[in-house]
Amino acid sequence: MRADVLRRTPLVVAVHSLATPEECAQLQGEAGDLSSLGRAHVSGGTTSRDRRTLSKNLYPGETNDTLTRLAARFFETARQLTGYELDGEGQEPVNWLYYKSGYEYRPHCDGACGTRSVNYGSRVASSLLYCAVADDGGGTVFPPDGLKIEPTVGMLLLFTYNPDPDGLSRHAACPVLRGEKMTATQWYREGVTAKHDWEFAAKGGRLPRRKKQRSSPRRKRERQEV
Ligand SMILES: O=C(O)CCC(=O)C(=O)O
Ligand SMILES: [Fe+2]
Repeated sequence: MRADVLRRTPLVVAVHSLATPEECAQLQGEAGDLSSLGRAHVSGGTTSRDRRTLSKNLYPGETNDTLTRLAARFFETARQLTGYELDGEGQEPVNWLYYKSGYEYRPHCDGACGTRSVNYGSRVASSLLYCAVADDGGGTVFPPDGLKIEPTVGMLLLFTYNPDPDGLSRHAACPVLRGEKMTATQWYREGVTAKHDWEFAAKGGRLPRRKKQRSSPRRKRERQEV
């Protein structure tokens, strides 16, 4: 697997071929009929004015389906590249996004932008797996510094925002001009577990601190490299 660091702080990294085209097709099949998709909603239940996409939550489970296998891969990759304490349990579902021609996702922040430190249990990073890419348009951009990503099928774009004092993690999906685009978004929260899950954290519940794992030299080195 090849990864390109596109920005060091806050981190933006493109992991090439995280999923195969076959896995992407299977995931699309598991996401179901496009008619089952609704107007995009944000976690509070209100329709986001920032989005013009269709979306659906997908819930990784115990079974060995593609969604569950890919979600485990998202977390393994995110742990290695960020050094955050990320437990795969108790996290938000995967958000499947479908963009037709003309659809876009205007500039927004997934969690906090412009802060030095977020509360334990809040979102600290996001990743997008591109499963279908537009023939024209549909790139992901970070307007504050003009970073632009041209997606390819199976690429995972991972970015962090704890800390992000200058708000550089603000991002947008450019309008799809031709063709269609499909992505699977995963948001990552530090400190959530099966017992104290993301909904508990989102309601302002206090999460118990986990014992700090002692960093092995290898983990330290990985953190410095990205
Ligand atoms: O589809 C994209 O390029 C961006 C999606 C996004 O920003 C999100 O799901 O939060
Ligand atoms: Fe986003």
